[in-house]
Amino acid sequence: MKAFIFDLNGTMVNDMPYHAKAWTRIANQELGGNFTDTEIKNNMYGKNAEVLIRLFGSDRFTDAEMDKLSEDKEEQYRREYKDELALLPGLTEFLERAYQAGIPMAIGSAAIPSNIDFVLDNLNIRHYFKAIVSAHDVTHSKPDPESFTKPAALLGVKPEDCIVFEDVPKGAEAAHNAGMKAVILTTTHPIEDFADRDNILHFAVDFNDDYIKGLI
Ligand SMILES: O=P(O)(O)OC[C@H]1O[C@@H](O)[C@H](O)[C@@H](O)[C@@H]1O
Repeated sequence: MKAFIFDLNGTMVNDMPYHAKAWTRIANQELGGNFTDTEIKNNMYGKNAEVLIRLFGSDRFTDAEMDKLSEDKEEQYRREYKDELALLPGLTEFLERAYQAGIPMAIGSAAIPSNIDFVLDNLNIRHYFKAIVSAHDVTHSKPDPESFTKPAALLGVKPEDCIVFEDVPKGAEAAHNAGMKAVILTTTHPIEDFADRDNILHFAVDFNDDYIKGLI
């Protein structure tokens, strides 16, 4: 049996520039950091608390402060991205075909539940997914494998029978750590950024790609 596990941000929707903008405001303007665009981009994976600790160290914030910063960041992201919210080209058709073919599908994302709801409910695609694993459902986020092993377990599918769709190197690493192959959408990172990964089946700009279509 074959199953598909989708990362959300940057993979199903091309929204990483909006996350980067919101993180830059929080990290540089609000918290006094001096991070470059590249530093923000390369640290923008995993749970929001993990991002804050990578950028500022583990002693700076309480959990409550990190929760507040995270909510502020996500409110800005949702406000600024809302009018642009759309699935990647070809994904609507791909989801429908996979669903009709009986391929079980899940989401394994580092986003908080309100951001996942924002995408799934505004685009009316929740019914395609039998399992949704958010930041709140895992102890450690990507590159830890739990964001992918947990949805696989919920689908009742073995890791080697799952294909992960991802857009960032740490997500591809999480798939590797879960024992899964990955297809990379190059919305956010160029192919060179994945040079040290050997679990990548294919790189594609969107879901109109012939290799991706052939997975069903
Ligand atoms: O795991 P996903 O769906 O790509 O989500 C990752 C992103 O989710 C966002 O909510 C975080 O603020 C980002 O820092 C993170 O990179």
